[in-house]
Parts: sequence; structure tokens; C-alpha cells
Amino acid sequence: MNIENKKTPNFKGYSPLLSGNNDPNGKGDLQEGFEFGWEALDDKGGGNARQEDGVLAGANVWPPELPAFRVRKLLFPIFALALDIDENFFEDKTRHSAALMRIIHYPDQEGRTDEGVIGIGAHTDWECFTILWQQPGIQALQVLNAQKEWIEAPPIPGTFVVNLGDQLARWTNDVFKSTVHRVINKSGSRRYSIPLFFGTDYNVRLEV
Ligand SMILES: O=C(O)CCC(=O)C(=O)O
Ligand SMILES: [Fe+2]
Repeated sequence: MNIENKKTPNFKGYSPLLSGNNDPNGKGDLQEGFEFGWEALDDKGGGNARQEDGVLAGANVWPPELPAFRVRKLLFPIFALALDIDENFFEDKTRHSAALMRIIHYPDQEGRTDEGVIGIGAHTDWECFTILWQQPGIQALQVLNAQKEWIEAPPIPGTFVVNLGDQLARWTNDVFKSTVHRVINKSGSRRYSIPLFFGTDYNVRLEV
């Protein structure tokens, strides 16, 4: 696999099972991983884009057979087409997108009765959309539907949840509404989730 991180110049990419062996007394580490970091930012003219990245400088590598790995690049054109505007409308507005990933641990709250203390209270996300990975097998995420009822959004193996955020709602005059959601983890076990929040470049005006 040519995206293997031992073959890239900047440590980014895929590390297969048993490719590492941290303990010299061991025979190999039973884990695989994928390393990524800052993209090489566009050179704004000085010729020194992200020089401070040292050995990590340079583009990420992504599996060519999995274009959805760069889901953001796919989602913005899909929203544009759904809005009946040019497919590339968001292209020059999302070059350095405000993007933040969280890794969240929710302790189990089985038996807790305080309705005011839940995993994450009802809210909408702020950006354009959130791509959310949920730990398989644990139901905890709920979404408020148009009838104002909380419905479950269970993890479906091999899929992400995409929540729409306030920025996209504002920009589209609520053609796309932001999703009200919350998390209550009464599963009996701890739960992990990983949301990736995606907005646009900071200086973009919300206009069409
Ligand atoms: O953990 C989840 O499923 C959702 C997390 C979330 O809504 C958030 O961090 O904004
Ligand atoms: Fe959220």
C-alpha cells in the first residue's frame, strides 16, 4: 500500500498491523493506525508555507480507493447541488476551513436521575456540518424531529452521522435546518464518540 507511513516523507499515512514494535522484547504491536496532520497550506507568496512543521511538513496522504475519507470535499458540493447553486460554490470558501475534532468519553450514567446532568445537553452545532463517528453498539445520541419528539440515532456500522450546523442554516435561510441533538448514555458502559466540526474559512461572508 503506497500510503503506508513508512513510505511517506513526513510520517503521515497508514501503519499496518504489526508494523510497529515499541517494546524491543515484543514481537510486534497488534494495532493499526492512520496518521494525519495539517495539510500543506497554500503558499501565500512567501514561499514558506508551514515551514515550522519540520519533518511533518507536507500533504497528508489519503486512501485513493476511499474518497469518502475526505468527506468534507464531497459534502460541500452535494449541499451546493441540493441548493441549486454551482457545485463549486463552497470551493474557494473552504480552503482553510475552521475545523475541529473532539474525542469524547461519556461515563455511563445508568441509574442517574438528574435530568439536568446528561452526556451533552440539547444543542445545535455551530458550523456548517459535523461528521460524527459513534462507538458501535451503544445507543446514546438522540435527535429532535420535526414533531419535537426525541428519536434515537443509533450507530450504524460503517456509517457516520452528519449533523447540520447553525452556519449552514443561517446561510441558507433555514432551507437546511440545524439538527437539535443530545446524548444520554444509560447503556451500562462508557461510550466514545468523535465529532469533526466543519465550517468555512474565517473571513467568509454569509451571502450568495
Ligand atoms: O457524542 C455524540 O454523539 C454527539 C456529540 C456532540 O453533539 C457534540 O460534541 O457537539
Ligand atoms: Fe453536537
